[in-house]
Amino acid sequence: MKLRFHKMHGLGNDFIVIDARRQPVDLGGAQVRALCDRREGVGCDQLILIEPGEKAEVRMRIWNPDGKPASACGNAARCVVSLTGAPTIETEGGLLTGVTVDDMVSIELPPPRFAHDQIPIADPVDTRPLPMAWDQLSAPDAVNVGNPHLVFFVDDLDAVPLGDLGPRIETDPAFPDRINVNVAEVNDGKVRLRTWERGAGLTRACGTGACATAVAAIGRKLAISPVEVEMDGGTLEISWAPGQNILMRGPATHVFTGDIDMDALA
Ligand SMILES: N[C@@H](CCC[C@H](N)C(=O)O)C(=O)O
Repeated sequence: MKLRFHKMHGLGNDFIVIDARRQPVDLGGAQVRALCDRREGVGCDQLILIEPGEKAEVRMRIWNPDGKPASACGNAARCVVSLTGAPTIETEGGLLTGVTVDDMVSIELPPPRFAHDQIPIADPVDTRPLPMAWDQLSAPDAVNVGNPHLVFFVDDLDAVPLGDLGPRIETDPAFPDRINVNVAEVNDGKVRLRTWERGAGLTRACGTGACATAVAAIGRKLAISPVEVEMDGGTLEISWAPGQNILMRGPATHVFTGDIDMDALA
């Protein structure tokens, strides 16, 4: 069977996007892993399935390359708005609204949540900051922006071995759903960010990571909204005030459309 897909990315965070609005597509974890494989499949940081929505124009389902579902993806949300023109998107992490102006897409996400059981964290602890440490990384803010994030603020971002610490923190038993790990350096209100994504590893950019980090930086009075968050793949602008929705603005790029022979996948 041939399956049509779009290869898209937001700041180098890349996606296989399958438009299943007209014809249902049923994918299991093994097929997701095979499609996401960069050598034997198409390769991507996340696989996105667009379906007809019940509460919104479209519904977006997200899988990480480990085959497990995720509840939010900021960079992919911009791609879905750009591809479909849909003004509203239903996700497991909440309803999103989107608008495209010139070549930039803005997405409004629901307000962040901070309670330990909303992250979730196994024990009833403070979350801003969370009193935990892993080697040189300590006292992060825990924020749920539709998916769970930790945000560590450090003096020297390049000195952090995120490839080693990321998987340890992601799978710490304190986080029953595992967690995305962000490390940020702030200079003169500008944020530089690297993210270890749950189920995906190091990526060039993470939209929800940028939102969680801007929220944490504004909360700690390290930055003022709108915050520019620079990642290896480029910069997002994030606006937020306490109690309000989060606004993320950035590009979405369509690279090519292809057909994959599902029977040829490992
Ligand atoms: N790349 C994304 C986040 C994707 C999901 C994440 N790995 C999770 O498991 O929550 C983004 O741009 O937000």
